[in-house]
Amino acid sequence: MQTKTTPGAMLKAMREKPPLVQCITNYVAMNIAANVLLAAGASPAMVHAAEEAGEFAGIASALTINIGTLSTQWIDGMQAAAKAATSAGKPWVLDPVAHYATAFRRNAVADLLALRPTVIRGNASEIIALAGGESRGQGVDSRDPVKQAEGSARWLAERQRAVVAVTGAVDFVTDGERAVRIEGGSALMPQVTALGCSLTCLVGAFAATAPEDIFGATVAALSTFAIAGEEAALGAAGPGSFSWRFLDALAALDAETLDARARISAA
Ligand SMILES: Nc1ncnc2c1ncn2[C@@H]1O[C@H](COP(=O)(O)OP(=O)(O)OP(=O)(O)O)[C@@H](O)[C@H]1O
Ligand SMILES: Cc1ncsc1CCO
Ligand SMILES: [Mg+2]
Repeated sequence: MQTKTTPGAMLKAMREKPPLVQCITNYVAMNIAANVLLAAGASPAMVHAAEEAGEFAGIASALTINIGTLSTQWIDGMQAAAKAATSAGKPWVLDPVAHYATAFRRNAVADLLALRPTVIRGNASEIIALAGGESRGQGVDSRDPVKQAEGSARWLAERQRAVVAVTGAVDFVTDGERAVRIEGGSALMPQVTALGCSLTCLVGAFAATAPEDIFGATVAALSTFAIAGEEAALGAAGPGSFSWRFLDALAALDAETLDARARISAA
């Protein structure tokens, strides 16, 4: 059996057998998230309608749910897909975009958390608020440092029995027992909309490839973004050129480079 113990090995395995990933994401993110998955080597499908989302979760290898542009009909699709994924034992990832902003979002996220996401990925303000803390988030944008969210992430991981990933200048991942920090990326990343949403979909792709190691898969996805982001920033004049350079850097990133450059440390 092939060993998938490093981010590079997981990236290689994903490209050898591209997983079908059902992404329920927002209108802003749909295009870039699908392109990110294709560049990384996965097969994205943006399927959210209540009439088919549950059925589709039966054929996909992983599911991701992002509440960025929420509506009642979308919630029905999210619920159906999450129930189908959980009952089939397939990994699913929750991205609680700006859940602290309105009662509608708060309630939707509470209901989704009850359906036991395998991974929760958010920015620092979102993770702090999920743990009941005072977050300074402004709409979808984080206004808190990741360091401030580390305790919240550990608490949330234990309570939900999920892997929790907090992204920002230095990312943090924990399953409640283990924890790591991942350095890299670029300050241009939060200047391009929906890169975090795209990363959530990529976490789903890695989780589909290595369902036996969800913590490792999450770290691999974040490390992939960190190194592709660093590479893309080298020649970027601003967020516009960064955006297309990022897709090129993702597609060009190979397993050896990823493993040689990833900066992952125990936290
Ligand atoms: N200041 C920074 N320096 C380096 N990398 C960063 C920085 N801020 C964010 N990133 C990286 O950007 C990616 C997206 O994370 P971010 O925290 O911006 O998500 P988000 O707030 O959910 O984004 P969005 O809601 O726009 O999709 C991650 O790979 C993260 O590591
Ligand atoms: C800008 C924006 N608004 C709702 S979702 C989204 C994408 C970044 O989260
Ligand atoms: Mg976000």
